[in-house]
Amino acid sequence: MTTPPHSKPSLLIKLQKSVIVFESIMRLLRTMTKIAMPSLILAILINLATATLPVLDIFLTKNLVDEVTRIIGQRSQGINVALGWLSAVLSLQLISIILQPAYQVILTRIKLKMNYHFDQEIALKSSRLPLVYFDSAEYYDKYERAQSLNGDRGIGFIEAILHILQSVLSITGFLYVLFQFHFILGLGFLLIMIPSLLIHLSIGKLRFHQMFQQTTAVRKINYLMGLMTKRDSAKELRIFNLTPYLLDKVRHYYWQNANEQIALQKRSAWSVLRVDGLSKLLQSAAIGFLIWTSSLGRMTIGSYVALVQAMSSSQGYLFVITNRISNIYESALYVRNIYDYLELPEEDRPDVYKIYTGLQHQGIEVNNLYFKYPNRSEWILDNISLQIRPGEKIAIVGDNGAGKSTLVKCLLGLYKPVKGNICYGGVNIQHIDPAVLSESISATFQDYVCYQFPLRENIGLGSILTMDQDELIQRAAFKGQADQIAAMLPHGYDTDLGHAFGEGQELSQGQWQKIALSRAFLRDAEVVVLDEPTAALDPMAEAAVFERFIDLSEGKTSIFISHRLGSCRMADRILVLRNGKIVEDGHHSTLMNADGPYAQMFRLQAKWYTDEKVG
Ligand SMILES: Nc1ncnc2c1ncn2[C@@H]1O[C@H](COP(=O)(O)OP(=O)(O)OP(=O)(O)O)[C@@H](O)[C@H]1O
Repeated sequence: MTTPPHSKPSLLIKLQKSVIVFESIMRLLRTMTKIAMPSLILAILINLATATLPVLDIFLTKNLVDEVTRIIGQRSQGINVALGWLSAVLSLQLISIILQPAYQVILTRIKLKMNYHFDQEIALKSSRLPLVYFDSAEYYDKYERAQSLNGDRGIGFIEAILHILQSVLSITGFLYVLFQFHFILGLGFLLIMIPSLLIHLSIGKLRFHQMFQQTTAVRKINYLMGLMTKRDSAKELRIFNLTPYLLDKVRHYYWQNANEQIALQKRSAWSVLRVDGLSKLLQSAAIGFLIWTSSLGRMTIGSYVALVQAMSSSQGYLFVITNRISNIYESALYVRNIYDYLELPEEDRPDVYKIYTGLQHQGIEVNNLYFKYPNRSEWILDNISLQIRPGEKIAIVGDNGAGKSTLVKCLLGLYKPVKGNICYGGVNIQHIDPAVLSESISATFQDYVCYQFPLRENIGLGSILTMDQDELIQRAAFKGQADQIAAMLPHGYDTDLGHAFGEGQELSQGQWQKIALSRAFLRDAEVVVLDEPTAALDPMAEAAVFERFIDLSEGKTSIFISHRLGSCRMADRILVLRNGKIVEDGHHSTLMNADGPYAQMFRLQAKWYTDEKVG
């Protein structure tokens, strides 16, 4: 569905689009009936009732006017009949006044249910998508488009359908009145409908394609606005005085989009102007026809008023129909976006998972592992084979970009190998139920999350089932050194953290990192991974974390990445990665004796510390 807006789509593409529109309409209707059936039925009933009101109104008004005319011409004996018609007109208007707000309440209810439904679906879908998706621009474009539907587009769609239904019924009544009087009047109005309908349809189509094409620019604008308004970037922006530069970028994308929108609006306005002009002309001709008929004495005043009212109301309803049809078309295409997102392919998973009972004596086995990112051609992990015994402490070291974090993500089952496999206890990781696997692994990453929740929850998220058990939370806090943070906070473990919601206590980077570590320690996992967990810690804290880590992860298989090689001396084995390959593998003393890349890196770092001491 990525045809550029101004190229002429082939008949086949047009047909495909129509099918997509139809499919989307049916799908959305199915969703609505599933989640809001009673409200939907009520809305339809009110709609049907509302549709009959204007036609009834015309009938009552005609009789009222005719009766009043008789009274004025003194051809009627009393005013009772006229008052009867008047009270009928008033009752009708009262019903209409009551139905409208009731209808709005029901629509709001449907709208909120739809919002909630789509929010949930999108969140669940994101959790099931392969992690590599989150590294592609295509994913974010799809997400942005799916979000543009959320709420209003869904309800806009149902509102449009109901409005059309109501308008078609009312117009049918009016047309009946017009045809009853003279077929020329009825026919004239049918003719007005066709060009108006076509114009509004094509405007809807163009608007949708514009939105589609502008998604990337909109995301860029949002990103730039985020840079200028968020805390993380505020420091750099001030130091380098970047706001004018970024604003200039926003100006470029914003006005590129805005000018395209204005151009489309102008085109639409011109088309609508022509169609509306034509229909006004036809309407005037019809009124002229009525005046001519009146001059022949073939009409009462009441009939004249009723017919003029029928014609002008038909115009209004016609406008609603044409406009709403283009809304439906637009909405259907937007709906397609959300279903496009919800249909993104998930990772291939076996129908039945294999039973996994732990690492057993086999540990973790990596066999000829190859991995590359979707947008990159080179191998990031290049034929890695390795065996990790249960309970072994592995340190992974290497230059920036060597592939350490990528390897760890593969080992945790977050990235699927392109070739080769990873087995836990002899079972291919791809054949283990992710929920079961997740029970047996725990990890802290470089980009750990600072949850804007209380401290207890921040740690508790490591194992939701034990979140309420104070003793376990405190033990995990001790392991990751977050116990000292709890001690200094005003409400201890119940203190809200972070600045996002006003009352939270902000922490230093190192303090957040200790909390992230504690979270990882809360889970009683057999495999613990720390991907550079100590970068923000001071050297004393880092040494303490590693000592505790080694002590407390006794019996657990642990893998950690660190750039500070001093910490790696405690590991049973050190893997040295270079350009996606393991170039060395052994204990600190073995690697030092080998005098290879590890020894060189170690001596270089030791020199820095020695020089510092000397200095
Ligand atoms: N999401 C991604 N998309 C494309 N390429 C990526 C992505 N993440 C990492 N890379 C590339 O993969 C290579 C390995 O990255 P990785 O993060 O695994 O290295 P690392 O050894 O952990 O580095 P560091 O020590 O800097 O954390 C790098 O060349 C990096 O540019």
